[in-house]
Amino acid sequence: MAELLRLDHVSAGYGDAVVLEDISLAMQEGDSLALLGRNGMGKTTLLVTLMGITRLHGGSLTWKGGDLAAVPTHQRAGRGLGWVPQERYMFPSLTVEEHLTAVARPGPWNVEKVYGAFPRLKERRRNMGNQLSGGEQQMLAIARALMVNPSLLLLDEPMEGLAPIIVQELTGVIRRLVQDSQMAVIVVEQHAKLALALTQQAIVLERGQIVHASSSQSLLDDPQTLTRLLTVA
Ligand SMILES: Nc1ncnc2c1ncn2[C@@H]1O[C@H](COP(=O)(O)OP(=O)(O)OP(=O)(O)O)[C@@H](O)[C@H]1O
Repeated sequence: MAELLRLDHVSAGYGDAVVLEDISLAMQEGDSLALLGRNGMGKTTLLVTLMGITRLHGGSLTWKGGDLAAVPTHQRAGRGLGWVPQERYMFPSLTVEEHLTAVARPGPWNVEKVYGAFPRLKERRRNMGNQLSGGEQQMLAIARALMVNPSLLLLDEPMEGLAPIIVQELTGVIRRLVQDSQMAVIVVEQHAKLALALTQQAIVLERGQIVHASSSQSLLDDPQTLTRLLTVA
């Protein structure tokens, strides 16, 4: 598999404030990564840095062999970065189907395939964005990101605030997405064990730095380290 993404000694933040420090990581096509850490440690900042929303203070980001920092934010989805933000951002005046068709780009994911993955969205296809439950909104946020046919899907706390039955349903869908060897996935998740069970690799951030990197399985098998890194003191 070819290298998709590489970060070399990246420092980034908001204005003059540096949040991420000296982040280095690489992903191949089809890889899956759990991005873990306690609240406020920089997980979202890392995702939005990939989307070009932060200020880069140092280091370099390479995407498909080119300089990612040179790609304007509004072109990054078109280059293959699919972002599912924590806030979901539904449009109250668009139907479910309009949310999907508005961003469609050519590739294996189309409206029918997305409805296959999320049958509930097919049932709701004429509903407006503000007529959906939290779980349906999250499904639509993921479905919308898939419609751009990304090479890398960024999921920011996809299970947050959802009922256990919906978490179970979404976990199944995300597992199938991760197993799709074409698309790489980064999952930010407070439910560390859930994210580790879904992914191959894991990193843990603490105060904007990587303090642990390993296979997801080895972190799952090491509950002491997991507790030390993720439990709030
Ligand atoms: N727009 C912003 N402007 C300035 N500082 C910010 C902004 N967004 C986040 N921060 C700061 O950056 C740091 C990292 O926040 P970030 O949201 O990346 O953490 P996180 O690990 O995703 O946490 P959470 O799990 O709570 O979402 C925090 O100190 C936060 O206050």
